[in-house]
Amino acid sequence: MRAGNGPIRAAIIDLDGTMLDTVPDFHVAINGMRAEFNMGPISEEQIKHMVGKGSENLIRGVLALDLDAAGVEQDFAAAMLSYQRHYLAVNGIHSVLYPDVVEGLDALRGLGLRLACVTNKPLAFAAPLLAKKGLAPYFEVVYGGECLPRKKPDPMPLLRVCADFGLAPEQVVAIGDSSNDAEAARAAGCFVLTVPYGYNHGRAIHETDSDGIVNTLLDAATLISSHNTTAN
Ligand SMILES: O=C(O)COP(=O)(O)O
Ligand SMILES: [Mg+2]
Repeated sequence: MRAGNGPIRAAIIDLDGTMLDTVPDFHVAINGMRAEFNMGPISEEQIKHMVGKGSENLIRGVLALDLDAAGVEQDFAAAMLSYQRHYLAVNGIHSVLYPDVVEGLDALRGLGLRLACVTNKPLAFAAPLLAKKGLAPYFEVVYGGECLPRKKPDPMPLLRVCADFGLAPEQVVAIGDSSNDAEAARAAGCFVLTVPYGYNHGRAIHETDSDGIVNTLLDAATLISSHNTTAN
């Protein structure tokens, strides 16, 4: 990790593809919605490449597999309502924690870091999901995709967390699975670490500019710990 002006005091952690593999929930909800619109089921692999830029983008992409641009706009509002109903019914049932997420959050907290979750997922999905998986108590603040006027890759939600915590961006690290997280962090002036196991729009994470690739959140904590030792 590159040298900073001092120790890292907070971590902003992404949700889908970083803490939880949520594609199995998306899969059930999206195919439930598609069935209502007389569209055939699609695969988890197809969905994986469309997750990351929020629900609206996801549903537009899913409809565009079968419809032209005008058709997408015509069905969008009803499809969104159907999808939301299906997603809320399934939220957290099929999704699973990635390895060493809880251990990593414990380790980050053990380093004295303040923790925030910033996701492009709507808060109405993210909050019950974090609670169901036992992750909610780790986070002082959670921002969903609709909580602020602009979402990742815009730096706005990350800068809001920095302001909430009274920290400068160079005292904060963002940890995520996609170029959205990395671009938002770079634009905010935060450090960024990426995990290689999530959903990066079908691209290798190595193509994304970051301060390091970590195999787990526990590895992220180890790296931050050594950074802070040399920065003190
Ligand atoms: O729901 C999405 O589009 C992705 O959400 P994320 O920001 O937690 O990866
Ligand atoms: Mg993600």
